[in-house]
Amino acid sequence: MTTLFKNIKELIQVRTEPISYVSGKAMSELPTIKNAFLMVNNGLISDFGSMNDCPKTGFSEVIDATGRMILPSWCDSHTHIVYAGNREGEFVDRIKGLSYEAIAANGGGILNSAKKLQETSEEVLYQQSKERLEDVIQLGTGALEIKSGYGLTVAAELKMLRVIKRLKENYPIAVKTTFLGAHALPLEYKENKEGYLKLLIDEALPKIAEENLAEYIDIFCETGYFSVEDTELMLEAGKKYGLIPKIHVNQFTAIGGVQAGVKHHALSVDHLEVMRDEDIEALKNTKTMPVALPSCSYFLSIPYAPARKMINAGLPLALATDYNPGSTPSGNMNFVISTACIKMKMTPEEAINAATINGAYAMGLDDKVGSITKGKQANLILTKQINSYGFIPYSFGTNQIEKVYLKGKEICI
Ligand SMILES: N=CN[C@@H](CCC(=O)O)C(=O)O
Ligand SMILES: [Zn+2]
Repeated sequence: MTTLFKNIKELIQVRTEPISYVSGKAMSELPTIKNAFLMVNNGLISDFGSMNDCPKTGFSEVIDATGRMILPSWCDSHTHIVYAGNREGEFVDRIKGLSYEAIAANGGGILNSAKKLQETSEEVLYQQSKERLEDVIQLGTGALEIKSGYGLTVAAELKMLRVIKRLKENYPIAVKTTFLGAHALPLEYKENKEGYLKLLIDEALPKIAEENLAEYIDIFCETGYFSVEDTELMLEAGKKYGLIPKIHVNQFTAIGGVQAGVKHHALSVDHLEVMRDEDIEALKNTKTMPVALPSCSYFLSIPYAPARKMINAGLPLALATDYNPGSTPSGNMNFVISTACIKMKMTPEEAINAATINGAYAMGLDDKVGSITKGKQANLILTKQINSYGFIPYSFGTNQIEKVYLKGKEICI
């Protein structure tokens, strides 16, 4: 099956030569072709160019995109979309003045979600999670990473990971899986952190490897959660089973997590709301992608990651949602790029690069998605009639997507 998209007002994020990611000044370059065609063969991008060179034959279906733009689907490299129930009660508590930290210290927060998840069957968890996945696909996400970390027992962590595996098998979207057993300390281990980490290392990791349930390992490296030492221990343990680090660091405090990530060749370090100069320095000339999560800053009213400082220092930056029940109950990448422009002073070009090719790199999918490149999956956003791509972040809160395609097929859920 070969599909020709013709008369595309502007084809965005065109990379004739494959690239892994863009950094620094290059983030402000977003290559496009105006009045373009795009050919998709068996789910993969097979050709593209100016309408002047548009093939006249060799396709079985034609889609006329007059007045509309096409860009690669969003690549959301940091989500927790598998969770049970919600934390609307805590949302209201925060409106009334309690802090996110105080709620967590009183047994709410991650522990609240873990209790709910432990009491929820695998089937119900799957049904709740699949609705969220379908929602984000309609919002233009074409690849995403999903973490465990709301189980906090071996059985419940495995339940989460099996749900992720089922989502991966049942939907045409690219999914990468991360084991985040060290997300918070369960109550039973309140005085025995070593015991909990030992449980994760000796019991959870071997089972995860046996069932091939994860590609990445994560830990919440933060004051009051897990230390740099704990982080190094978990990353070393994960490495023995072939799990690559992608870690939560510098959300509330900077304690050296970025350096630990770099030392252990983390694919990404995520959050980064609090960045010291030495943390920015540590990321220079490494293969570790910094990932900012602006919707989390928005929802919790905490600082935004200093995007300008990082990009001006020559670093790359990816943007992701952090979709989770506590700090970011939204998986809308369109809102993420708007917020990155409005609050973090990223230009539309930088934000689109951060949400496509750099996001793809941050989950090890840069050879498959994230740009209009021959051989990549045809995961595409067809916009409504808009005058420029900058209109997408500008018109925040308004859906500018007309259709989404995964592996070349229109997705109607
Ligand atoms: N910060 C750690 N973990 C999640 C939120 C956890 C929660 O509140 O449920 C995050 O990335 O923001
Ligand atoms: Zn997170």
